[in-house]
Amino acid sequence: MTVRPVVITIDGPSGSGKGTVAGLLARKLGWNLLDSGALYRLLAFAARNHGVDLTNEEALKVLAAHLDVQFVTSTEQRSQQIILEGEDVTDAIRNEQVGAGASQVASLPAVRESLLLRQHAFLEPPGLVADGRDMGTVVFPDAPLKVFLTARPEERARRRYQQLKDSGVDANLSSLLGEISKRDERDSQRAVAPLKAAPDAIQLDSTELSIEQVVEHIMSEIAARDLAG
Ligand SMILES: Nc1ncnc2c1ncn2[C@@H]1O[C@H](COP(=O)(O)OP(=O)(O)OP(=O)(O)O)[C@@H](O)[C@H]1O
Ligand SMILES: Nc1ccn([C@H]2C[C@H](O)[C@@H](COP(=O)(O)O)O2)c(=O)n1
Repeated sequence: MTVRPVVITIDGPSGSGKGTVAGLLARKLGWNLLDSGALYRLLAFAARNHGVDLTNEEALKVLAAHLDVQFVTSTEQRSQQIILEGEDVTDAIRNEQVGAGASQVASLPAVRESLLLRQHAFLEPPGLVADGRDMGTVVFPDAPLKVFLTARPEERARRRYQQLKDSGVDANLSSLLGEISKRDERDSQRAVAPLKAAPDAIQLDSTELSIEQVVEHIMSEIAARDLAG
């Protein structure tokens, strides 16, 4: 009998801390990591490189199916490097312009369908921590632990502003708040796999919590369900 590896899903809006928390949990547990947003970002990035219009659903579907991408996790699992067509694009896909493009292509049903198999392939032993918008609702609906992580929009914009400032990038707090709100709106209003909490998800508001407190909270839910073996 084959035992399916365990998956923990973390969904939520932009800047709520999903990626940071998912990475820390995967490292603590020694599990695999799926940053599903990176796949949509990579597609938007590759489309621009190949001159594919972000509204051309058929061409994007084909591009998504053939994306030449590797996620390389270092042995200490401290960071994940993303290689697209042989080029390290780890940082290049992180700006808000690529995020907005990702949100645009993510609203196309054929694109989501095309990326589904790729996401399922991350589910390998000993387990998986998957973050995104539809991990608990569509991609891994049977996950035994689903977290919906939120934070107030002003706090999410402040975090993003700080993150950009720390990496030496000029940013404007009110523009960031506007961009984040626009992306939330598109991600939650689209017809297919919109951003929403699964009915059986735990809702966690991180506005007043540190990253460590969020990780501890989820670790206690994992322990309560005896998911880490
Ligand atoms: N609880 C927290 N308290 C303070 N800062 C936080 C917290 N969680 C995350 N951050 C910081 O907020 C920024 C955004 O976090 P992160 O990239 O993990 O969010 P995200 O939800 O994955 O966003 P996106 O969906 O846009 O990729 C990072 O700089 C991170 O260090
Ligand atoms: N499961 C997912 C993950 C991401 N997206 C879309 C919507 C986001 O705005 C965009 C970028 O994601 P991020 O890297 O900021 O987490 O990709 C989605 O539709 N479904």
